[in-house]
Amino acid sequence: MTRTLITGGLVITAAEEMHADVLVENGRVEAVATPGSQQWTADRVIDASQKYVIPGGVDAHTHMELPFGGTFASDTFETGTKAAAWGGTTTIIDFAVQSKGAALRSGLDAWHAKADGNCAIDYAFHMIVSDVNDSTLKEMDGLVAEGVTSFKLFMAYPGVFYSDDGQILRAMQRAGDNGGLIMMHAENGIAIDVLVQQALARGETDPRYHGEVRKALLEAEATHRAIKLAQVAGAPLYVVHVSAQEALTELARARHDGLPVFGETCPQYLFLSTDNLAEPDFGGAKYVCSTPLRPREHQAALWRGLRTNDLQVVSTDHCPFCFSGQKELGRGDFSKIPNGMPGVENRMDLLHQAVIDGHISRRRWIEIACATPARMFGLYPKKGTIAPGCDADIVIYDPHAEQTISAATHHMNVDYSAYEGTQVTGRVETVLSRGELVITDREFTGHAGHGAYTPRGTCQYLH
Ligand SMILES: NC(=O)NCCC(=O)O
Ligand SMILES: [Zn+2]
Ligand SMILES: [Zn+2]
Repeated sequence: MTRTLITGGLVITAAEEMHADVLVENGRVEAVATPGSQQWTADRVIDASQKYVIPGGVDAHTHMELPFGGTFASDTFETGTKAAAWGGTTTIIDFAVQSKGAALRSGLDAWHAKADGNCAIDYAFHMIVSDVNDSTLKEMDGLVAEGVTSFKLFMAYPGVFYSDDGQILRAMQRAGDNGGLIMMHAENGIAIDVLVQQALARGETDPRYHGEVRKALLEAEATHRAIKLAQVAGAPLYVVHVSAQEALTELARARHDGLPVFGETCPQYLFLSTDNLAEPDFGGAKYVCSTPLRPREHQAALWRGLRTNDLQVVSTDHCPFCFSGQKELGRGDFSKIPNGMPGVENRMDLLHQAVIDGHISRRRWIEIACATPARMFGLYPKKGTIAPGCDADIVIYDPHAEQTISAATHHMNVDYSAYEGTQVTGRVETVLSRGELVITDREFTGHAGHGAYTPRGTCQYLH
């Protein structure tokens, strides 16, 4: 296999920054050394001077081809993983879905079939459990043993993915025993559905009402309840897509009390707000996701949470639906707008912009986008860092390039950008996935099928 030498860049990991040369062989990092200190020969030399050399991003929350609201998320594993690579992400963890009444196994098999042979970068799976019962609880043990070590439960979406408190407690008890990690969509869906019906009855049908009925207090209440249920079960908890300051307060309190509780937020909650949901001519539908966008005041709390480590991970919750024909299903009734937003291509750049804006440090950027998601979901140090022995998933990042985010230039299979017109400094230049060039000087040089399924260990923050 090709031996690659990356010279002269600033290597940034969660732990340190150093000017170094990186030698890649057989898909792995062979060595990292002071520039010019070694007489290495290589088949290929990449000059990274004036550039950053960073670990490929690990996006721990994507939904390629997710069935939702009578349609499917518009990125396939092929289009979505190519777009991820363009944006400097080299591993995704997608959610396999259990259909109600079916076994976890058949959901997982279906997701393997969608992804197998189609991915441009490596991928793994979490499992959405929509039917907690004796047999699915037993199946969870087998999944943990084979590398699907995390399970998403929903306190929202009654009748679809929803689990009641008893089911949640039982799944948490099981995860506490088998080493799995429960990921919680924390919103009080029963109360929200009442508010949805009341809003529609008042004729409040526009997208902005999606944000009004999905109240911050109902995210906080569910977060609090999930924490208490996890505490009773003696299990760790990871709360996904935290958007409300009040929910973050619940997480911070639990962590202060020493509980193994973790939180993720997403770029949309850091950069967008209810102002977007209120865009005219049904434009707000582009920003309908759950948990919903919040008033701008919440952003400062989320940034603070990322700095203080009350939030540990930024994932995208990439779940794109085209405006035309998909988001439009909810014209006249916001509750029929498919929930989800595109973003897998934008995360690394938006978080680099946050470095420039002073919200986070460079190392924290790599920590929340690469190292911690890898550790949280049992992929470290194979993924998430640059060190001898780890997979050579490496991004050469130009921190000075200027770009304007736009649907006209992005690679996600969706007809709008949630960040249309946003100017950011910094851009992915070259991407290696296990030593193979996937993006070369801003040309796609990878192929669908290169990406390998990657079984995971258990959460590395617990032992
Ligand atoms: N987040 C969202 O709106 N759609 C994807 C499903 C989920 O993560 O709840
Ligand atoms: Zn969710
Ligand atoms: Zn999601």
